[in-house]
Amino acid sequence: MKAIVYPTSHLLGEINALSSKNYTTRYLLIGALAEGTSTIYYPAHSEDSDAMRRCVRDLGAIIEEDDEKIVITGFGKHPKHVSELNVGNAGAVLRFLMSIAAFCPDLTFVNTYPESLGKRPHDDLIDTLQQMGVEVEHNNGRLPITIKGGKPRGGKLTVSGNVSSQFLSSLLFMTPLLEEDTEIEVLHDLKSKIIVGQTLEVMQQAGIVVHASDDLMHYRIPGGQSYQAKEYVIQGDYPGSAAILAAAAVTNSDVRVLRLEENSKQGEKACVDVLRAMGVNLTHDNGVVHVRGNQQLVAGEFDGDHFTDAVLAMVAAAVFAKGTSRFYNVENLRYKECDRITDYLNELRKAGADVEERQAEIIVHGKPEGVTGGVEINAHFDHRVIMALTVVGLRSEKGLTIRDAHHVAKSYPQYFDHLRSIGAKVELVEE
Ligand SMILES: O=C(O)C1=C[C@@H](OP(=O)(O)O)[C@@H](O)[C@H](O)C1
Ligand SMILES: C=C(OP(=O)(O)O)C(=O)O
Repeated sequence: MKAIVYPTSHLLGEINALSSKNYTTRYLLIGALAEGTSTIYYPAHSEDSDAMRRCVRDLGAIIEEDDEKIVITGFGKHPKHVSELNVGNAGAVLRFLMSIAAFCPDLTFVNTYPESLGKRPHDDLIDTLQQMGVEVEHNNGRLPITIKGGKPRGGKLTVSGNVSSQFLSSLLFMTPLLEEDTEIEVLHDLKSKIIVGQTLEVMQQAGIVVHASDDLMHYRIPGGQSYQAKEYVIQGDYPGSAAILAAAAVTNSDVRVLRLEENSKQGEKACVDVLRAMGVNLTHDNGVVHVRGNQQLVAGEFDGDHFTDAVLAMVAAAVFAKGTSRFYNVENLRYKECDRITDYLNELRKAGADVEERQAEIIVHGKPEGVTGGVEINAHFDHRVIMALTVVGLRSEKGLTIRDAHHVAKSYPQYFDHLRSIGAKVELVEE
């Protein structure tokens, strides 16, 4: 499917934020790791959350669902011994389940997205699983990956946090189920550190004890624990909503996004502060972000690691800001669905933006007058590239055509419908 985005000067209306992808994958996982029956209200419905649902079902969880909830009966520490799992293009789902696969004798994660997830590295987690006595066959740290587990050992472990926090989260979810205690030391740096807070939050809700150091670099996890079955409610999703808020910020708008909790642990809630720092007229009260955009943005400097999944949307807003913006500490964007620095900036340049890259930085020389557009954009299999380029297209002179825009469904299948409901001119055409 391609999305033809036409210049749109005004946006007006109200959107109910989609449900959080990262909480949905977490609650499905801990529901599966519990022995009783848990209920998850308002789960996300997207390719990634569907991937987690499909995989935990394959591993033996029993799932029933209706329009508002998923009821899941878990398999505890005894997943079914399946030989193959397909996680689609979902990085977090793959990484979280690689540790759970250590309880299975011979499980292969297949490679269905060779151009996207198939290129992403998992060496750091493979290394730790090997420290636990688990045999792992892999393609140079990439898919397909076969895990020959059985009886993984705890004890003293190290994991690198340089590339992704998902490796650490994966080990945190699994190690309480081991017989012995585990100590984890995070080596190097810990990227996307904030999201580890979401991992610890949901584990605590399920009654799991983890002793974490204040800097989140050291952990002691008592063994022999069980996840309790509970009821969970999924909050609105900041990473997806960041693109809607960016669209409102670069147009003349009066847009309200509901269900965005002020006290959320999602790092991407910082997008509200980023837009405010860029001079956008907005308020955030009672879970509602209200943007009154007037196309007057100013540049700023931001540590993008605090809001990793919202960086692309914030860069799209900065394309129209007065002055030069800098998003630093973002090297790990290179290891996501595509290289979100080189690939994304290439597409922005085609659209007419003036951007520069460093190894760990995105620099944007803003163009308050707008960009020319009138070109075709390659989505690079990346939902966040699609969402961000849509924002740029709305403020372009000639619009943009985004090829393979159906990949937006990885996290936000209703994105274009939501944008159109507030007045964005977007046409969807089967390719
Ligand atoms: O733990 C998670 O659910 C996620 C962690 C982040 O990845 P990194 O830790 O690789 O930055 C984020 O980008 C991803 O969308 C989801
Ligand atoms: C990077 C993302 O997801 P994942 O790593 O789970 O594929 C994302 O949602 O932007």
